[in-house]
Formats: sequence, C-alpha cells, structure tokens
Amino acid sequence: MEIKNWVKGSCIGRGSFGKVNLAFDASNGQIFAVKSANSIATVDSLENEIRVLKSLNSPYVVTYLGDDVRFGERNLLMEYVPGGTVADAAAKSPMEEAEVRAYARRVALALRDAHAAGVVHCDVKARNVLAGANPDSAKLADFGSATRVVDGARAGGLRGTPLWMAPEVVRGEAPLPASDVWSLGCTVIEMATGGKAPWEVSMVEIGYGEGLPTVSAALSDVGKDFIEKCLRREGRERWTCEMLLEHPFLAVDLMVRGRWSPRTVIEAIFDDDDDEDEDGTELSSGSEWARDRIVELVGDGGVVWESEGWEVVRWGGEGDPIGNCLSGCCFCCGCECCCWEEEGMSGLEHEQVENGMVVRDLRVLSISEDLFVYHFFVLSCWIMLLPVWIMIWLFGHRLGTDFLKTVCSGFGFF
Ligand SMILES: Nc1ncnc2c1ncn2[C@@H]1O[C@H](COP(=O)(O)OP(=O)(O)OP(=O)(O)O)[C@@H](O)[C@H]1O
Repeated sequence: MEIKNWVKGSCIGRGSFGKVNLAFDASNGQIFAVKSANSIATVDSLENEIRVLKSLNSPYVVTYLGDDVRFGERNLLMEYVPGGTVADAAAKSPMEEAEVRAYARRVALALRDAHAAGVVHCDVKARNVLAGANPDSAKLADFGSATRVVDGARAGGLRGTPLWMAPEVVRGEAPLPASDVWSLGCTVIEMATGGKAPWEVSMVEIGYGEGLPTVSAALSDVGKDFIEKCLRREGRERWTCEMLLEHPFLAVDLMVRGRWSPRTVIEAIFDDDDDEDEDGTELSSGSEWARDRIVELVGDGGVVWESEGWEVVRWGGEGDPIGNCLSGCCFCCGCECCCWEEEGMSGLEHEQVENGMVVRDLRVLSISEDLFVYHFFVLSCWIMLLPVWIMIWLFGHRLGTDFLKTVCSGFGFF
C-alpha cells in the first residue's frame, strides 16, 4: 500500500549518496527507513536505486516501499532492517566462520535473485549488507551503483568501491554478474578479518597485473576454496551465484532455527526470518503475531479469560485472600489490596505464557464504585442528623434545661 502521510525520525546512517532516517507511517504506525538526497550529484544515484529496488522482488534484498519528493528532497522509502551493517558487526567482535558463511549465503541468495532479474549490484561489501536480527535475516542494500546487464547506456565506468572491484571493473569494462561474485569473495575475507579489507595489492595490480586479495589464514580450507572460486581473474571462469550456493561453504544450512538470539526486543519484533522460507512459502512472522495478538487483546470479546489458558494472578474481588477489602476503605486496614488501589492499580490481572512471552492484562474492577457508595452513605447520614442537632440546641436554650445545656456544651456548641 502506498505510504502518503509519513513522519521522519532520527538519522540512522549516512553514506556518500545521502542520509538515511527512521520514519513512520502516520496512518498505521508502520516503521520504515527513508533515504533522502537533495543535490544533483546524489539524486542521480538515488533515482537509480529507486528504479532498481522497484523492479526487484527478493526476500534477501531490502524491500522498496515507495518514493516521493518532499521539502525539496527526493526520498526512497524502504523496509527498516535493524542491527546495523555486517561491517559494523564484524568490527565489533570477531565473527565465527559459521556466521561468515550464514551472511555470505544471504548475499549469494540476494545476488542470485538480482542477477536473474538482470541487475548487477556493483557495490557488494559488508557495509552494504544490513545485519538484521541475526544472520539468516540479513538483507542486501544500497543499489545506488547498480546497473542492468542489458543497459548499454549505463554500462562501463568505475562503479563501486575500489578495494572490492573486480579486475574488469578496475579496467573500466562493463560490470557483469561475475563482477559481483568477485566482490562477494572480497566480502567474505572482509567479514573473516574484522570488517577490514586487509589486502595491500594495488588497484593497478588487480586490474592489469596478477594481484589478488590476500585470503585470511583464519579461514578453513572450504572457505579458502570458496574464495578461490570467486576471485578468478577471468570473469567467465568464476562460479555463478547458483553454483556457489551449492558449494560446501554455503550449501550446508547452518542456520538452525533458534540458533541466533535477537540482540534486542525490537530486533525480535522486526526479525522477519519467518516471513518466507527459501522456497517462498509464507510463514507467520514474529511481528505479525505480536500485532495480531495486540489487536485481539484490545478488541471487544476477543479473549475468554476463563479459558484459553489464562490464569488469574491478582484478583481484588470477593473471595480474594489478599486483595478482598469489603469496605473498600483504603485507610482502615492498610491491606495490600488498598495500597494496590491507591496506586490506581486495583483490578484483575491475568497472565498467560504464550510463545515464550508472558502476556498480562489488567482490568479495573468495580471497587471504586463500591467506595463511592460507601462515602456517599456516610455523608448522607451526617446531613440527615444536622436538623436534629439544631433542634436540640434551640430546645436547650429555650427551656434552659441544664441537662441539655450540658449535653450540647459537651458537643462544643457553646
Ligand atoms: N533499510 C535500512 N535499514 C536500516 N538502516 C539502513 C537502511 N538503509 C541504509 N541504512 C543505514 O544507512 C547507512 C547508509 O546507507 P547506504 O549505504 O544505502 O547509503 P549510501 O549513501 O549509498 O552509502 P555508500 O557511501 O556506501 O554508497 C547504511 O550503512 C546503514 O547503516
């Protein structure tokens, strides 16, 4: 659905081609990311990215949500992928090879889909892979340099980031799907060496000599073999993404469900690794479950508290051993119920463990109504007795009865 009314939030990233902010759709609260550009130099790249993302439909690529022009800025609205970039993750703590393989697999899947659609990414590197809640929800982003295989006008010219460029791209030839495969090999080395491109080979050696990026010694033999398949000097000799997905480095699905823990609650909510499996089968996502559940809980008659596995954990009504306070008077007995009531928390609390989450509901009881009736009754009694006291006072004066005078003075009327 088209997003028309949205609000820009804080800045979550900056690149050479624009600024990325968090944003939300004012009509339904959906959170997304917006990349904005406002100069001629940057708008061109953003226009290209908009065109390419619009045409791609892959669960491994950041999803296009819309585009517009507002306040003199060209905007690309896209799915928000929490967790920062894979380069940041690799720089933070050394990555185990299993994690490197999981991210490499996601990038290979994204490239397979892009290449099938005739798109060459042209800037594959760990900084352009958004980590997601865990490696099996990472997404390939930043298609600003992307080109089409058939797009003669856009082909050629230096595109991408120098250290990750394939020899043919360094030489200024048209980038091919195989050029992305070279960059994927560089990205694997980068992830295995803490988010750095550690090779010191010059671009001239890569483009025109025999130079090759240095393979990290920490990688297993399978890893080194995978890189060798990517870093072949001749593009036509490199493996395609389809072939690489069959390579033992990527073929073994290490991403056992539940293996990766979300780093924050928001990551768990946004974690869309359940959205679709690799065969394209739709599965229910964590965020969908949470949304549906909230709608169900706040809806009328959506939940039957007496059944559906709910348990009463607090009950301020009759028969409650802790909270039952018949008078509803908070000042007399000081029971837990009263303190509870004073804090505005009186009521019926339900708790249910569902999908590993504790769900709570607090319902306000009619105790406050009872309290009102009680105070109203006491006040009425005092008002009804007032004429009686006045009559006694007058009567006492007129007759001069010492007894009544004594009684009245006892009550402080004189
Ligand atoms: N969809 C997104 N969800 C979350 N964060 C994002 C998203 N898109 C971009 N970012 C953040 O914004 C940063 C810059 O985005 P991006 O790389 O697309 O911009 P760029 O100007 O094209 O960068 P570059 O200089 O690498 O070409 C990213 O590194 C990332 O931290």
